[in-house]
Amino acid sequence: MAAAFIDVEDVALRYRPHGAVEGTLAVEGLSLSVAEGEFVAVVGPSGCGKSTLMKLVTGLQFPSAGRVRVAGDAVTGPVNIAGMAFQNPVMLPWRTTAANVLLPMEIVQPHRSNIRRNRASYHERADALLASVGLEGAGEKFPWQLSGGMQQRASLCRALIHEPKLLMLDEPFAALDAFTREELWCVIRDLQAEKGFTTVLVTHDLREAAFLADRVLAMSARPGRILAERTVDLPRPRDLEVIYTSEFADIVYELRGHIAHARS
Ligand SMILES: Nc1ncnc2c1ncn2[C@@H]1O[C@H](COP(=O)(O)OP(=O)(O)OP(=O)(O)O)[C@@H](O)[C@H]1O
Repeated sequence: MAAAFIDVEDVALRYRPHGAVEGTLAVEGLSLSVAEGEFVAVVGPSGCGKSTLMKLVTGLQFPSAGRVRVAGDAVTGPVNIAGMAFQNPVMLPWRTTAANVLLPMEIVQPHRSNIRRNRASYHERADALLASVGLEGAGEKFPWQLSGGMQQRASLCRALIHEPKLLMLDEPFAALDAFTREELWCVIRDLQAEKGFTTVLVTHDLREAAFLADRVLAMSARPGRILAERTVDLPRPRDLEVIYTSEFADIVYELRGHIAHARS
């Protein structure tokens, strides 16, 4: 069998703020693997360690026990083959949208060395990506001139501009209204189908998980570990109509049961 693209093996992480003796055991006995190109959603009760899992996989936190490997390598620092988007798009207000999208290029090599010389071609690249998510012509606007949904589209572009092999999404649609959220589901669905990156999505929305993912992992209450997993075998490409089928409702109902069990 091919090696997993993400391999988390028996991981524990205890946060110890300065001076704290005990600290908070966020995850323990956490194991999971994700195949290359797979779309995995992670659901679980509030505070169970979902964001901690994201930080462990992207190298923003390191385990107190166990090991984390991404693309075959032990994670020892920030993983630059990953792109990330969060609930709050956090755009720099003094930069245009295109300049915000290009931020990772100013950090990740070889772009960091090239961007000064080829700024025009990098801007073209940002504009093309923005257009592909329905933001044609928005590159020169400032983030505060965009709606919340448009900012979140731009934030996805920023996560993808360096063509990461891995996209990590931490509740990116949670603050949006229901219609905008569904539009964004379709944006992610299409981007992933086109580019084939491996995706991990943390969400509280079980419909979102079932619509987008190949597999949904349900975490236990803190300290988080994987309690159950559900393969979503609905055929692709998935249309929003699928949400109203009984097959879909059954999957969501089963996931809801796992969360209720984890909370009890
Ligand atoms: N930097 C930190 N220092 C101390 N404790 C932390 C830190 N980050 C998270 N925690 C604690 O670790 C636990 C897990 O947090 P985490 O943010 O991973 O959970 P979550 O499942 O993403 O939560 P939510 O669903 O509410 O977003 C929580 O009890 C949280 O308070």
